[in-house]
Amino acid sequence: MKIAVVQINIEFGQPDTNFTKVEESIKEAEVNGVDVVVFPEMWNTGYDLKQLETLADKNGERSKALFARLAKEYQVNIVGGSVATKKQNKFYNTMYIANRTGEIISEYDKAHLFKLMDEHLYMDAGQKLNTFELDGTVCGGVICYDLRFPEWIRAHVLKGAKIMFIPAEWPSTRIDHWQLLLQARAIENQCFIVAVNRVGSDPGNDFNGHSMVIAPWGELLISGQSQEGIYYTEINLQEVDKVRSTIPIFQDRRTDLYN
Ligand SMILES: O=C(O)CCC(=O)C(=O)O
Repeated sequence: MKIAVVQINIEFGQPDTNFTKVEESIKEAEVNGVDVVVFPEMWNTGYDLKQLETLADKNGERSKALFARLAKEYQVNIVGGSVATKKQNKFYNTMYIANRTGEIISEYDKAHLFKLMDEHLYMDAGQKLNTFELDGTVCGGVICYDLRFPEWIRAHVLKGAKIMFIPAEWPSTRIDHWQLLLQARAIENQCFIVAVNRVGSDPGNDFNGHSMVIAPWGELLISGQSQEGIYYTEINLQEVDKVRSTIPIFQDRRTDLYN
């Protein structure tokens, strides 16, 4: 499975500019024969939370239409990072997944809201897991701060996820946490992690990318890039079963002691 990690700068509060950039990225990834294109968190608006009333995507219609059209046209799977949405008078940080036929197969609202950036004052939290199938492989998707909750990632893996997608706007001041937590999540869950962070800055934070693709044994397939760009790698899904049979943690879990 060939993966394109789209590590872009996001223009604060400028959805039109960001929509154009995302469309161009999908076209470029398709030219390179990619199976799955992955975007960062809140790419339509950035963390412009005070302007959500005017900027948030109403019912995600614009984002869903873009993903559906491009996925079908280029026959590529899209893990749409996340976008700010407004649904029934509430705001959410929402991930959409489109498969190659242009069908929106999953919709996930970020479950853990990040108080340090006031997210909980403006947005509502999601209430459900996010698993879906891409080309026959069960995958899961969570967003940014969700990464700090190992039990949340584990819940997706216990539902069969072999790849976890994690889009983010993770500030450079804590990029060491990002790298360590991602690598730990890959090793402890014996799954692939595909994590996409933005670059650039907004009024409150600087972001230095360091998007990562990590194999189930912990090897870094993409890491350390701080420039804007699309980064490519290929993953071999058989590695998941190989690692799980070498060290059978899912057989050895003490479910009589914990869940
Ligand atoms: O947990 C962190 O340090 C960063 C989280 C974050 O920036 C977010 O959830 O948007």
